[in-house]
Amino acid sequence: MSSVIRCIDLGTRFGSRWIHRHLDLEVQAGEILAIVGGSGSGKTTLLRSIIGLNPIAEGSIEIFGQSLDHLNSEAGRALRQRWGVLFQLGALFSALTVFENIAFPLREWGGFRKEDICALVALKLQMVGLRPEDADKLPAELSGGMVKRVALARALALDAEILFLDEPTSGLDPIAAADFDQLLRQIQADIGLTVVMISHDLESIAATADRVAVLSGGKVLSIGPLQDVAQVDDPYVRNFFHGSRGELVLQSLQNRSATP
Ligand SMILES: Nc1ncnc2c1ncn2[C@@H]1O[C@H](COP(=O)(O)OP(=O)(O)OP(=O)(O)O)[C@@H](O)[C@H]1O
Repeated sequence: MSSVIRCIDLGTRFGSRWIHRHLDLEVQAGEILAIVGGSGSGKTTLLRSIIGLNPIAEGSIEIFGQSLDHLNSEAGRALRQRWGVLFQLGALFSALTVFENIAFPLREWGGFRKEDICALVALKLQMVGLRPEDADKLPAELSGGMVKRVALARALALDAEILFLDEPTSGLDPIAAADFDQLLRQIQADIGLTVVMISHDLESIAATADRVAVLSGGKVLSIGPLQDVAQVDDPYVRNFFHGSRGELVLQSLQNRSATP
């Protein structure tokens, strides 16, 4: 497998306070990587740095072998078009319909004919499991799960190859969260998407992630399959993976892998 994202000896800071130092991370093509870590461990800052929203102080970040820092604005725009982002509070534009929300990046990017935009929006709606008649609804008329689906369709509107998600299941009830996990896994398998997802939801991570990276002390403390990472001797890991809910999730994972 080839890596699509590489953070090499990365350092980030706000003023004199370092958030990451000597951080190395590789994301493989076509995997779903979950990033976990305690509150304030720098998960969102790492994601924002990868997509160029946060300046880096040391080291480098390459996406598809290219560094945003070394690209002119046109090449940077072309590279940015290859990923989509769904932020935790990435609310939809409340005054715009579902159709207009999904069409937004297509219009912003430019060059699409009106009929192409209609066809692409219809395709993305179908991809995220929404009905054609949902296109005319306003965000206020949607359930929480539907809002996430529209946001996902918008993030994938330009045929993103990488999807960045910040706590995608937060605010969803367990059934809507499980539906979203299943949808994510299905889309990832259908189009070979690479997904980098920040999550505090262990059930969601167990249902979707191929690998888990634990951030601690400004670095990647451990990275690998969930069962391996859960064995690391670290206070955050013990608390996150081995609380009563964590043990249940690990147990059901074990049962799943033991079933022929
Ligand atoms: N724009 C900013 N200016 C100054 N400090 C910031 C800024 N953004 C984040 N920080 C600080 O950087 C640290 C890491 O924040 P970050 O949001 O990346 O953590 P996180 O792991 O995503 O946390 P959480 O799980 O609580 O969302 C925190 O101490 C935060 O207060």
